[in-house]
Parts: sequence; structure tokens; C-alpha cells
Amino acid sequence: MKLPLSLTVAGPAARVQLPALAAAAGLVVLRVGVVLLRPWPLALAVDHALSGTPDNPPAVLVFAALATVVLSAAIGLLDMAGLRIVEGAAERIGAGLRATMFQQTMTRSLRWHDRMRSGELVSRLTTDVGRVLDGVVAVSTSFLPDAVMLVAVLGLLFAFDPGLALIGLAVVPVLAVLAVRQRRLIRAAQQDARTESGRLAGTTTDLLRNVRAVQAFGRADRAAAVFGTRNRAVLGVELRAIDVDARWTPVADIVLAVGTALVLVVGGRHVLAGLLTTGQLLVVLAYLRDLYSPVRGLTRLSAVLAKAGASATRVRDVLECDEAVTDRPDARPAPAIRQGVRFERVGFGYEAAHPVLRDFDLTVAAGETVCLLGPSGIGKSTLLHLLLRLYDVDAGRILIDGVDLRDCTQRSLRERFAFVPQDPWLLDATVAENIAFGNAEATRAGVLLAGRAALVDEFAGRLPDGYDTPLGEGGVRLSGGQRRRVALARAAVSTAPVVLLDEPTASLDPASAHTVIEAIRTTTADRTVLLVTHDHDLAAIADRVVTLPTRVLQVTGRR
Ligand SMILES: Nc1ncnc2c1ncn2[C@@H]1O[C@H](COP(=O)(O)OP(=O)(O)OP(=O)(O)O)[C@@H](O)[C@H]1O
Repeated sequence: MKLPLSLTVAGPAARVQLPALAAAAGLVVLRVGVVLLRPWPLALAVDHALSGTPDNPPAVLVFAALATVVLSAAIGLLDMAGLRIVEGAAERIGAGLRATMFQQTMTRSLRWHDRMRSGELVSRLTTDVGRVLDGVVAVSTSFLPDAVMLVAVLGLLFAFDPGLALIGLAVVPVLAVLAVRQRRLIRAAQQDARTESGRLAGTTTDLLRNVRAVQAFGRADRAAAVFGTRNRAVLGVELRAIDVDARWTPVADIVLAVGTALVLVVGGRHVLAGLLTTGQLLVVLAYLRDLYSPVRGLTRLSAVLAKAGASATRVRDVLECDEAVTDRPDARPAPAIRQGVRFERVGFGYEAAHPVLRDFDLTVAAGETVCLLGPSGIGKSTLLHLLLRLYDVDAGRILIDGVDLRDCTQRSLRERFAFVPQDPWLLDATVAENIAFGNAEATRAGVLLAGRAALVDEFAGRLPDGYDTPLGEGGVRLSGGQRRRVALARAAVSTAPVVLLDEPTASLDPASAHTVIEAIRTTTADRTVLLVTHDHDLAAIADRVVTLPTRVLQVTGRR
């Protein structure tokens, strides 16, 4: 039997919760038993207290009343315990699933991230995981009791009148066929709804992240229009999904009513022919109602699973994507970079149809500072990304101390490089935490020392809590030059032998640029440096300037 996709996707995270789910399943079976007992006190009261039998009617009545209360209380308590266990287990499964998904996204290749919008990813991590959990909860809480109830009532019905039972059951295959078709429709509608919701989340994140641009260009109306288009698209597909789902309810009810009508007609004829008493026909009809309730519950479950399945596909796409830059099985620690770095006939393109680099050669000796110059878009930043193995080369190879990058473990490789990107990539954390990001083992003293070297001290003293001041999303509370200095401090706190600097003085005024250049001189002393810049003052600190397409421009004395 094929498991529903939502269960397969939740599987690994659900395994540890199996005992809890099994306990909850036990409770719901117990609940079915208690529910089946519930009419008996009434029967006891009717037959032994109200029918004029010689028993002690008041005592029987009191007992029946107490039994009714006890059974109802037991059902309530079982509901409460079952709900707590199932919902608790579902939340734990969800947390596990989100953690695994997040971990996977952190190691996905940047090509994958380039295609996937962050809002879309958040939508999958939150809403889609929630829908998958709905599927897990529905299976745990409704499949078992409905199945148990179905078997129990079927047994009673067949024992009582097999002929009428078969007539009543005749509509079930019709319902099953319709349920399968409906399930497909619901799933398709839900898939559309989830896709549009993901798009809306992507657009919203993009607009929120760029709220400054929106306001600065007076484009709030335009942004609202873009959002509105996506929002209406979500509304449209959600309404369609609701419509598909709602249409199912009368269909199921009508089919089941036809079953009851058939039994009424055939059973009525049996009564008229004297083959059955009226009371017996009423009993069969009552059983039939009890039978249809779990049938309806199971078809409802199929609809919930269809919704969960649409979300499970989107969760699985994240979990099972194999686009990761992975370590080779025999990968070893990266060498210490005592000889240098070498690009050998490197070819690369972000997209296959648009190569950025072709047959690129460059050697950087250990301890050397090399400046990369060249027109915008020629691939200078790309070279730094390839060196960090954020992307893998398409052709040729990159060697550090003669060892191919791809033969090294990524963790050790990244420890060899301190990267100061063009956009400083600051986190919503304090100044100190942002600096410490450059070295997992950094001490407070080390962070402060790096801050001093990168001239962070100059402005940190004026912040409300100094180095402990939160910087806001993306470091929004700092100026461009201050952000760059924090990024440089990250490089300074790192013990990496090679520093990669991408346009560290871009768009700074001469005074700030001068400060940043000073900070670079201090933080990169005695290290190998690969520097991308258009700034001639900064280029002057290099031992060698290389222009792209490759040509050695000048050899200068270092610093
Ligand atoms: N993530 C990406 N996906 C697709 N194309 C990209 C991506 N990043 C860069 N490119 C393209 O690759 C080319 C090289 O980009 P790169 O950033 O390396 O240029 P650059 O020389 O550093 O430019 P600049 O001096 O303007 O910073 C450009 O044409 C750019 O459009």
C-alpha cells in the first residue's frame, strides 16, 4: 500500500514520535469503545426502570444517569488526552521537519538559491509544513476510529440482515470512485493555491526588503499594485480550491442518501411482504446511518490528505533536491596555503548558455596582494565566489598549494579564506556578534581587537550600547562605510591565511575610503590578498594588478 505523500515526507521526523502517535491511536480506539457503550444506560433505563418491571426502578435510574455522566466524562478525558498527545507530537514533527529543511537550504548550491526566492522558501517552511502536519494529525485522529467504527457496524449490519446490508453498501464503491476523482481535483487546486501563495510570499519579501527603494522612488502605489496582483491571484485560486472542496459535501451526502433510500424501498417491501418487522427495518436504517458516518469521515480524510499532499510536494522539493555543493567521499582538509592559489583554464557560467569566464589563468603566490581590475560584469566577483566554492567551476580547476578545491572539505576550505563581500552581509545582531561571525572560536577580547584594527572603535563608541548595539536587519543602523568596517573586522578576527576583498571602498566618500584603506592595511598585513576594486588608491596597496580579460598591468611595490 502506498503511504500518503504527507506521511512519507514527515516520515523521518515522525519516526521518533511513533510511540506517542501509537498511544494516541490506542486512545481513539478506546474512545470508539466508550462511544458504542454510551446508548446502553438509556436502554437500561427504558427496559428496567420505565417498563414496569419488578426491579428497583429508582436505583436503576440513578445508576443509568451516573453511567451516562461517567461515560461522557470518559469520552471528554480521552479526547483531551488524545488531542494533547497528537497535537504535541505533530508540533514536534513539524519542528524536526523545519529544522531538516532549514539545514538543507543552508547547504544548497547558490545556483539553487539564485532561483528560489526567500519568501517562497519561508512559505514552504511554515505554511506547507503546517499543512503536512494537518495530514499527520488527520490520519492519527480520524483514520483509525473511522476504520474501527466501519468494521464494527459492518459486522453488526451483516449479522442482522446480509441482504439489506449489501444493498446499503452498493453506493460505497460509487462514493470511492468519486472520492478518488475528487481527491485529484482538490490536490490540483491546492497545488495551484500553494504555488500562488509562495509567489505572494516571494513578492512580499522582495518589496519589504526594498522598502527604502520603494519610498525613495515614490513607488508605494506601484508596489501596492504589484502586491495587489499577486494577492488577487491567491484569492482567485484559494476560492477555486474552496469551491472544489465544498462541492464534495453535497455529492457525498446525496450518494449516501441514495443508499438509504434503496434500503428503505427494498426493506419496506420486505416489511409489506411480512419478511421483516418495522422495528427491524428501523434498526437496519440506524446501523446504516452509523455506517455512513465513518464512510463520510474517511472520504473527508482523503480530502485533507489531498491538501496535505499538495504541500508535501513542495516540502519534498526542498528536502530531496540534490543541488548541493558536496564534499567528495575522500575529501581531505584544505592545505594551509603556503605556496599560493592557482586558477587553471577556469570556465564558468551561472547559466549554461551564458559563460562568464573562459580559460581563465591566474597564480597568486602566498603573501602576495593581487588586485583584480576590469570592466563591470566581466567576472571579478565571480572569481572570489569560485575560490570560496560557493559555485563549482564548469571547466578547468582551482588549486590551493597544488590541491584541487573540490578535493578539500568545504568546512576546512572556508577556514582558509576571510571574505569581505561587496554587500557586507550583516546579520540582525549586535556589532560584536557580527564581528564574531568571522571566527567561531573568537573571544570577546579577539572581537574587540579586530574591531580596533578595522577602525570599528571609531563609531562603536558612539552607539548606545557600544559593541553590544543591535544593528537591525542587514545592519540598517550603520552607514555604508561603517558596515564595511564591521565586515573588515570579521576578516580581521578570522585566522584565515587568505583575505578576499570585493570592492571594499565602493561608493564611499574619500575620507571614509581612506579610513577603510587604512583598516585594510592593518587587517591584511602578512596575509595573501585577492582584491577586487575600481579604486586606484586602494589598488596602489597591491603588489600586482591584473586586468580582466587577463593581462598583468603593473607591478608595484607592496603597500
Ligand atoms: N547569481 C547570478 N546569476 C546569474 N548571473 C550572474 C549572477 N551573478 C553574476 N552574474 C552575471 O555574471 C557576470 C559577472 O558578474 P560579476 O559580479 O562577477 O562581475 P564583476 O566583474 O564583479 O562586476 P562589478 O565590477 O560590476 O562588480 C555578470 O554578467 C552578471 O550579470
